[in-house]
Amino acid sequence: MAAPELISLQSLEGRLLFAVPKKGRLLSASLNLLEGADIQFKRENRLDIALVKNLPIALVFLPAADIPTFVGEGRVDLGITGLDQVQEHDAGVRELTRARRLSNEWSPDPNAKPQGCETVMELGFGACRLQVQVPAKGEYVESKDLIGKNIGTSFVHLAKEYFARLEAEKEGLTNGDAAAFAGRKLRTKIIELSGSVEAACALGVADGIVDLVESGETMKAAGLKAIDTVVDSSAILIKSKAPSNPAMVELIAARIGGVITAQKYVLCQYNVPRTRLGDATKITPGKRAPTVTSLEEEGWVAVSAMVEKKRIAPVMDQLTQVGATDILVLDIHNTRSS
Ligand SMILES: Nc1ncnc2c1ncn2[C@@H]1O[C@H](COP(=O)(O)OP(=O)(O)OP(=O)(O)O)[C@@H](O)[C@H]1O
Ligand SMILES: O=P(O)(O)OC[C@H]1O[C@H](OP(=O)(O)OP(=O)(O)O)[C@H](O)[C@@H]1O
Repeated sequence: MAAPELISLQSLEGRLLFAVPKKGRLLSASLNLLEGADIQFKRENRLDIALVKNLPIALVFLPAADIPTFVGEGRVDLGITGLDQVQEHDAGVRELTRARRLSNEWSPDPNAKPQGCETVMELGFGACRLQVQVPAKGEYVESKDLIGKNIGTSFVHLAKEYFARLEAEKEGLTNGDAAAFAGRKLRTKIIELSGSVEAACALGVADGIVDLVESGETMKAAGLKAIDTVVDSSAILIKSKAPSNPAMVELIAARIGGVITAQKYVLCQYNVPRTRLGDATKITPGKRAPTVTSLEEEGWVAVSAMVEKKRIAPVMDQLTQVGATDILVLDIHNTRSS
C-alpha cells in the first residue's frame, strides 16, 4: 500500500485554505456541502489538513470555536462555523482591544492587513440559540435578577458583554453611551466551563447559565428554562477580509450557494388550462418567474417553477384547487444563478 502523501508547507503554497469543523454538530452537514460543491479530497487518518484533488484548495479541519480566529487573522481564507462562535470571537477581540487601549499598549499599525472575518452566506443548518437559562423552579424570572450572581458558560465574552449591558441599564446608563457597558468591572461573575454547562446549576457552581439550545431536551432534562436569547445562531460561511485568492473565494461561494439553493427548493411541474394560468402562477411564482410552455392540446399550458421544499404540500393542494393536473415534484441536484 502506498504511504500517505506528506503535507508540507510547500504543498500548501498557492492553495486557498478553507477551514472546516473537525468534529461535532457541524461536521456532517459541512462534509455534505463540500461533496455537493464537488470539492474532492481524501482526509488521511489523524491528519487535519487535506489537499483538494480537483481545485487549488487545502481543507484545514479545526474546532468550530477556533475557526473565526484563523479566518479573522487572515491565516485561513474561508471557513464554516456557527454565528455564535463568530460573535463570541468578536466579543473577545473587543475585550482585548479595550484592555490594550486602557493600558496604552495599543497604537494602530499602518501596514497591518485588515483583520476580522466577513459573513459570505448562511448555510441553512446548525440552527440553535445561545440562551440565558435558570432553574425552572427557582427564584429568577428575568435576566436582570442574575446581576451579581454566578453564571456558567463556554461563551465568556458574549456573557460578559451581555451582563455588562444589563448592569449598565440597571444603573440608568443608555446603549448609546459606549462607555456604559464597555470595559466595566462586572458585578456578575462569569465562570468559564468547557462542556456539560447545563449541570452547573444543579451542582451549585452557578445560579444561571448561558448555553446553546437546539431541541431544548438537554435544558428540560437538567430542570432549566430559558429566560432570554443572546444569539440566534446557524452555520455560516465566513471569509477573511484579505483572502489570498479572491476569485477562488467567489468560485467556492457560488458553488456552495448553488448547493444550498438546490437543497432548499424543488422543481414543480404541472399542466393547467390557459384560463387558470394566472391563478396557478400566483401559487408558483418561481424564484425569478415560472417557465410556461404551450401544450399540443388546445387551451392547455405546462408550467415549471422552483418552490421552497417546505411549502410544497400546500402548494400542490392549491394547484389542484385551481385546476392543475399531472403535478410532478422533482429534486434539484444543483443550481447556479448570478
Ligand atoms: N444542539 C447544539 N448544541 C451545540 N451546538 C450546536 C447545536 N446545534 C448546532 N450547534 C452549532 O455547532 C457548533 C459547534 O458545537 P459542537 O458542540 O458540535 O462543537 P465541538 O467542536 O464538538 O465543541 P465541544 O467539544 O465544545 O462540544 C456550535 O457553536 C453551534 O453553532
Ligand atoms: O437543545 P438540545 O438539542 O438538547 O442541545 C443543546 C445541548 O447540546 C450542546 O451540548 P453538547 O451535546 O454539544 O455537549 P457539551 O455539553 O459537552 O458541549 C449544548 O451545550 C447543550 O447542552
